[in-house]
Amino acid sequence: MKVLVTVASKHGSTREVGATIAEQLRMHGLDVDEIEPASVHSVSEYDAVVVGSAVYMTQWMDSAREFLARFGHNLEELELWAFSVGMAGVGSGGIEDPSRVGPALLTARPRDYVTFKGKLNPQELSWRERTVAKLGGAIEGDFRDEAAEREWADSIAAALTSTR
Ligand SMILES: Cc1cc2nc3c(=O)[nH]c(=O)nc-3n(C[C@H](O)[C@H](O)[C@H](O)COP(=O)(O)O)c2cc1C
Repeated sequence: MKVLVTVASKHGSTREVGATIAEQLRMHGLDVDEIEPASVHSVSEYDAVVVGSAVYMTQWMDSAREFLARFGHNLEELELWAFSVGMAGVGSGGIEDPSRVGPALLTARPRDYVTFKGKLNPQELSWRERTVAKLGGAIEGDFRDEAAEREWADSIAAALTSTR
């Protein structure tokens, strides 16, 4: 069974989340391609797609939204899973779903959609990014939860192998 993991990331933390998910899917015997959203030319060879994006200013990154716009129609016929990586709510102990991702995913209707905690390293950011992140209340640090990411990948593998 062939799976595409396609992830939009600006500073790399979401790409690493995607790589963890891809690795975990491979451990279940799935044949996984990792391709950046802008470089995906066709999804017809895949049985399932996992699409993810870092969240910036409450939105998915352009390349992930464009991916959904380009392949939305095909994705209805595919098994689709989606995840966001963000920091909203992390400071108060939780993690919030970004509010405007919903509409982007409405037409594609993923089988499951989750938000994972991300990473904010001010040294990697421009002055403008640091200012915006601070105004948004984002806190510094790496809050990624590899166990949660792997567990989610396990649920995808279980769903795919049970429909095989
Ligand atoms: C300028 C800026 C804006 C951000 N806006 C949001 C936001 O609206 N919601 C959110 O949950 N996280 C937000 N974040 C946190 C990022 O989603 C988080 O740092 C993520 O791990 C970045 O992923 P990347 O390393 O793949 O680019 C923001 C971060 C920056 C630097």
